[in-house]
Amino acid sequence: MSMRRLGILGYGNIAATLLDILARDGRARFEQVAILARPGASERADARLRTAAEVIAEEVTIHETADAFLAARPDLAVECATHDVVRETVPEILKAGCETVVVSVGAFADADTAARIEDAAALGRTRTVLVPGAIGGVDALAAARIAGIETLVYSGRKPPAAWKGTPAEKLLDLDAITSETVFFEGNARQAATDYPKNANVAATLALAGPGFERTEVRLIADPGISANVHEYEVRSQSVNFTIQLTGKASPDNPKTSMSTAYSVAREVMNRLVPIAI
Ligand SMILES: NC(=O)C1=CN([C@@H]2O[C@H](COP(=O)(O)OP(=O)(O)OC[C@H]3O[C@@H](n4cnc5c(N)ncnc54)[C@H](O)[C@@H]3O)[C@@H](O)[C@H]2O)C=CC1
Ligand SMILES: O=C([O-])CC(=O)C(=O)O
Repeated sequence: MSMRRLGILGYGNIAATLLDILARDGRARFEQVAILARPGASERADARLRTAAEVIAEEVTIHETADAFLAARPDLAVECATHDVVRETVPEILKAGCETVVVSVGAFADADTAARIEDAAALGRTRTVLVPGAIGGVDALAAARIAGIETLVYSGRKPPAAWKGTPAEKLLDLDAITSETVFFEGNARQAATDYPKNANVAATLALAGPGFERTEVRLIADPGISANVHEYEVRSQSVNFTIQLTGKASPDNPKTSMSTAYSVAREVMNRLVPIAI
């Protein structure tokens, strides 16, 4: 598949890591990498990403509006930004016919956003691809869904620092806990809505599995770990399985597992190679 122009929405941890991974891998070469920054933040985005992007692209452009970004005619857009960007901007990108990879999957917990994305992709005759991100086993789960899923129970366990700046701060004293503490038990819709930077995985499991209401979620702050541990158990008509992933935290964002950017890189690389896996 020819992919000459790559578009990236966002310029934080995942975007920067993605560019570094693609540069180190060496197989990806683009005519252009177009980056969409928050309005007023193109200088920040430039400083953060240009050097890395220049390694893999002949030209790097930074934009502050979806229209300007689309004028660069990206063959593929990769959202590495926020739930708001999925809600506000991704539909515009899809309507313009540009396939879009989404990492902020928790945005789909809002039914209106999910419907807008679906309509926009249909209008643009394209599709959106939701990456597994920090979780694995999504292939087995999505196949089991076709057979019929009975139960899915997920737990997301992170060090206390990863829960800073979330509603967990009001529920427990993150600096003082000395043992693992479950501070959220509920369904994936509530988890993804309340913890937009920490429960995208819950949304991914819900979408691949039994849906937002039937995906049971536990969120845990654990002072005894330094990694992000994701575990889930599935019972279905075709297969039962349990999976546990211990994701190393990104050096510059403890909320995000490093594996997330690699999952996005896999999705991009699979469009550049003759055998996708
Ligand atoms: N699916 C998964 O497994 C995972 C998903 N995520 C999600 O991925 C997303 C990115 O994560 P990180 O890179 O670690 O976060 P980050 O906070 O380091 O970066 C987010 C970037 O988006 C930018 N941004 C905000 N509004 C924007 C706008 N209107 N237009 C363009 N850019 C905008 C921010 O300024 C920032 O540079 C987050 O939504 C996070 O919740 C994170 C970890 C796992
Ligand atoms: O990166 C992780 O470990 C998972 C994460 O934040 C999320 O599910 O939003």
